Amino acid sequence: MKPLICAPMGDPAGVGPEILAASLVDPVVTDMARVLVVGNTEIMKRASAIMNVSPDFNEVDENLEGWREGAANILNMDNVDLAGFEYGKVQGHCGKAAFEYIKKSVEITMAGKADALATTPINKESLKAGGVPYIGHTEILGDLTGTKDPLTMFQVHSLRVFFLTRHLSLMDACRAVKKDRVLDYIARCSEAMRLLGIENPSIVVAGLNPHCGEHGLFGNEEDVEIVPAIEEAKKRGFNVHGPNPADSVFHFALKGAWDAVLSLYHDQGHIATKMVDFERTISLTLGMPILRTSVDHGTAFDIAGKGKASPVSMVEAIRLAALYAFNFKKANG
Ligand SMILES: NC(=O)C1=CN([C@@H]2O[C@H](COP(=O)(O)OP(=O)(O)OC[C@H]3O[C@@H](n4cnc5c(N)ncnc54)[C@H](O)[C@@H]3O)[C@@H](O)[C@H]2O)C=CC1
Ligand SMILES: NCC(=O)COP(=O)(O)O
Repeated sequence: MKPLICAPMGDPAGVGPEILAASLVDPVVTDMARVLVVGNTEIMKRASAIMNVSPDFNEVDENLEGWREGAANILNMDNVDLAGFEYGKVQGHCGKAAFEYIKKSVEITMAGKADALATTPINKESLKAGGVPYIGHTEILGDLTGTKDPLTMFQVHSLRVFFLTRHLSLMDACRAVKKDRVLDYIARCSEAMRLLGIENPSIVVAGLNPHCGEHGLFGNEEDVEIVPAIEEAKKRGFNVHGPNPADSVFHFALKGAWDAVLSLYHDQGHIATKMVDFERTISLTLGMPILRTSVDHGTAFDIAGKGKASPVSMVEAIRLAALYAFNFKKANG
């Protein structure tokens, strides 16, 4: 049986419904996964017409009663103000609806009715306008699954990248490079990779400063915080390496030198992965009781409703969710 991937529709005013509609009929998706859309049927039908595709929509309830194999099964939530709805605009009702799709999807997946989540983009300003007290998926998922500090891992082709910090200013991200934090992340990232089915995973830590600071010539975080964390992690049996200069470590990781890189701040890892292949850079949220994959592009309001959005990322997000889902569930008990 193919894994069942639950896909919340995302912000109705963004490109989420369009990329999801196109993915539902993509052979990579139909070969590897069964997909449950959690969203709004009317918005999905409009998105399908915009993308010139014809998924065979079939409404189910949250217990998946009414499921039809081979159809585009959807849990319809009647929560979009269709009369006032506009593509490409920040709208509070859309931010709130997007949050409700995620919440319902988490409930379904936590209850074991779906095997993993693959999410479409939400808009941080729309969430705020809708009174949703979260900044993004990771914070929402952490709260709804009772996970204190979920891990973000990007995968693009064979390159995997974790993030020591995410949505922090660069100044705060530098301040967060501390021995205890690095050590904790090495341990949790290694365990997260094991749950994906990677035995004895090797992880390399990227440097913070140019050339890893050259022993204090320009910055001493490597000597004072990162090297001691790596040494301690080695003593505890982790297969950990580095720090390696950030300008070369991603290149060698892509070539297979290690299973993953621990990058130290948002753009260090984002730029490296997106330069390899923007569309196939997939974000995974790990360290939670359920597995989540996601496109890493945003709501693209500039092109929403115009049929210009590429579904490649969404197809890849569903493919990776399906690829890892059973291993993850088995290893997670
Ligand atoms: N997974 C998620 O929910 C994510 C949400 N966001 C949120 O999305 C909103 C907009 O973020 P931006 O920084 O403007 O980034 P964006 O990714 O929405 O747009 C950046 C550029 O990429 C293009 N683009 C994005 N996806 C595309 C696709 N599938 N096909 C073709 N072109 C595409 C856009 O047209 C735009 O020119 C923000 O609120 C941001 O926080 C951003 C990243 C991920
Ligand atoms: N820069 C990535 C981003 O903003 C998406 O974060 P999340 O919604 O996956 O937590």
